[in-house]
Amino acid sequence: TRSTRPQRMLKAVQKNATKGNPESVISAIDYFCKNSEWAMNVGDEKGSILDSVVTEVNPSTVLELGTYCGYSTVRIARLLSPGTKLITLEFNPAYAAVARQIIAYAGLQDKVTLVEGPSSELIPQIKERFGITTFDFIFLDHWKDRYLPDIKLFEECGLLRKGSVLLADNVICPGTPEYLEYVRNSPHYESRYYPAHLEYTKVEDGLEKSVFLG
Ligand SMILES: O=C(NCCCCc1cc2ccncc2s1)c1cc(-c2ccc(F)cc2)cc(O)c1O
Ligand SMILES: [Mg+2]
Repeated sequence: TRSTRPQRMLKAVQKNATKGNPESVISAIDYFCKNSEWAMNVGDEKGSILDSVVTEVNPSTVLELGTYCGYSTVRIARLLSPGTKLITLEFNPAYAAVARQIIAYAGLQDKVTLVEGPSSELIPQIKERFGITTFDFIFLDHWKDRYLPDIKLFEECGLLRKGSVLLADNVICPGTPEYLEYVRNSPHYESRYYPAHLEYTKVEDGLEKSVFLG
C-alpha cells in the first residue's frame, strides 16, 4: 500500500541527514517540506523563534503537546542542558512511530520521553507518572481547540509556577481565538505575539508566548 507522508519524510531524513546530527535532521525535513511535500512542522521561520525562546528560558522541565514527526521535538531537545529531558505527547500512533525514529536518528532519544494518548487524559497523570512538580516551558502544537481547555487543566493540576513559559504555535493559522483571548486578557498571564508565517508558506501565522504570573 502507498506510504504515508510521515513515512516519506522519515525516508528523506535517512537519505539526506547525518545520523546523530540534529541540525542535519532539521535541514533535511525543511528541504523535504519546501521541495517535495508540505507538512505541518513548525518550520524554519517559527522554529528560529522557538529556538530563541527555549534558549532564553533554558528550562529544566519541558512539555510538548503535539509531536507529529518530531521536528520541533528535535529543535527543542538539541538545545536542552545535559541531563534535561522533555516529555512530548502524541495522539496518533502512526505519527508517534515516525517521530521515535526521527528523534533517534538525531541521536536525541535519551533526552525525549514520547507518550501516546490524548492530552486531556495525560496531563492529569503527569505528576505521578513522571515525578514532575511544575513545567518551566510548554510548547502547544496539538489540536487548536484543545489549547484553552489544556491551559486551564495545567492550572487546575498545579503544573505551572510563577514564570512558567507557554509558547503556542498556529495562533493565527489555523487559529486559536479563544486561547488568545484568554491569555491576552487574563491577569494571570503576560502575553506577547511573535509574527511569522505558516510553515513553508507566505500565509500569516505566529507564535504567542505567555508567562504565568501565579
Ligand atoms: O493541526 C495541526 N496540528 C495538530 C495535529 C493534531 C495532533 C494531535 C496531537 C495531540 C497530542 C495530545 N492530545 C491531542 C492531540 S491532537 C496543525 C495544522 C496546520 C495546518 C495549517 C494550515 C492548513 F491548511 C492545514 C494545516 C499547521 C500546524 O502548524 C499545525 O500544528
Ligand atoms: Mg503547528
